[in-house]
Amino acid sequence: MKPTDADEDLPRLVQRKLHYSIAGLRETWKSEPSFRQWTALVAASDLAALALMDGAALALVLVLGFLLLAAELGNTAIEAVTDKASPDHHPLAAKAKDAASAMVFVTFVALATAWLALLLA
Ligand SMILES: Nc1ncnc2c1ncn2[C@@H]1O[C@H](COP(=O)(O)OP(=O)(O)OP(=O)(O)O)[C@@H](O)[C@H]1O
Repeated sequence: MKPTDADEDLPRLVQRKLHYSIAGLRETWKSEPSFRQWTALVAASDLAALALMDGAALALVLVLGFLLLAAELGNTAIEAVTDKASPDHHPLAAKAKDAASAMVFVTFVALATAWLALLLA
């Protein structure tokens, strides 16, 4: 029988969850060009922020970069489930995928807004 979270001690539970998360990162990196592109953009943003900023401004840019990548991972998950549930064209599938795409866009706008505000300040 598959162990439940409650059956496991904390270090083992963390290790198992970490294993799934790393598998998700590796698979998304391999299969999704857009994840690789966003990662390159976030890496450039992080390097520029490390060179130009410190303190709260630096933290804001780094955190928004992580959020952008998290949104792209969520977008990938929603696309995969949608393709499995609705291989044929359907308005609800379009709604799910368009909203997931908008989630990534909104986090990108947040990062761009932070950069703009910090550069103009
Ligand atoms: N099964 C479907 N039913 C209806 N519309 C769909 C369906 N699959 C995709 N679409 C439409 O096509 C758009 C692009 O979907 P697709 O799965 O090609 O994403 P993508 O362009 O590969 O995204 P990403 O670059 O983030 O991986 C969706 O946002 C949606 O509007």
